Amino acid sequence: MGILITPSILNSDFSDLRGELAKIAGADYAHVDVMDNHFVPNLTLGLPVVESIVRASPVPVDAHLMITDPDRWAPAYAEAGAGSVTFHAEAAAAPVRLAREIRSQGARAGLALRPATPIEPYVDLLAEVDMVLVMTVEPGFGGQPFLTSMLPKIRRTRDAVAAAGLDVWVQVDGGVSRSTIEQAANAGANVFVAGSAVYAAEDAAAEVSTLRDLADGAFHD
Ligand SMILES: O=C(CO)[C@@H](O)[C@H](O)COP(=O)(O)O
Repeated sequence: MGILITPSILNSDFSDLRGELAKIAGADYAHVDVMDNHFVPNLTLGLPVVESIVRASPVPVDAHLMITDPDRWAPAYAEAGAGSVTFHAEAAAAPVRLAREIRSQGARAGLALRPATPIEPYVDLLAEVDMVLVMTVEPGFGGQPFLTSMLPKIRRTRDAVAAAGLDVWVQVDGGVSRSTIEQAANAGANVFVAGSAVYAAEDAAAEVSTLRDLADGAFHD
């Protein structure tokens, strides 16, 4: 299973997105947090800005939609050219139909779980998605501490994917840094969102590479 590093631009300088994206040219995806101030208590950016980010980014865009109506909006992010579009299980009315629509636009489909949402009710959906995002903070803000209480859920998700014989990525998001990434990789995550760890580093490119090496050495399927 490949290790992927997907830095979140949430805590980057939004007045210079092209420059901030250039810093992560060595990453696998640029993780873009779309927040609507309803599903989460924060407001970031929407479709027109993501369209511009897709054009400016040196790597594919991984759009994480923290919005109340993904059934209405998620396919448009795939159509806009995002390489991966993740919607929340708690918000989607028809997750299977939505995942199929995203995939039919040529993007990978991701299913995100808030910390309180278990994976078990969604095991039958695994064949319909390309990635499960296990949130390791309450979604809404960067810079929060990694919830180690999510480690068993990461492991259960990885085991469910393996038991189903699927090639579904397991992503973690929130508080991922040099001091937490190995625990997450050891629990079975292979895709890592890191926001402040990358953008607060003196050398963002070097931090991406350090995180990749740490995860690579600790990954356990
Ligand atoms: O989705 C979110 C927050 O809701 C994340 O993508 C954060 O942007 C990650 O930031 P750090 O915890 O790595 O600082």
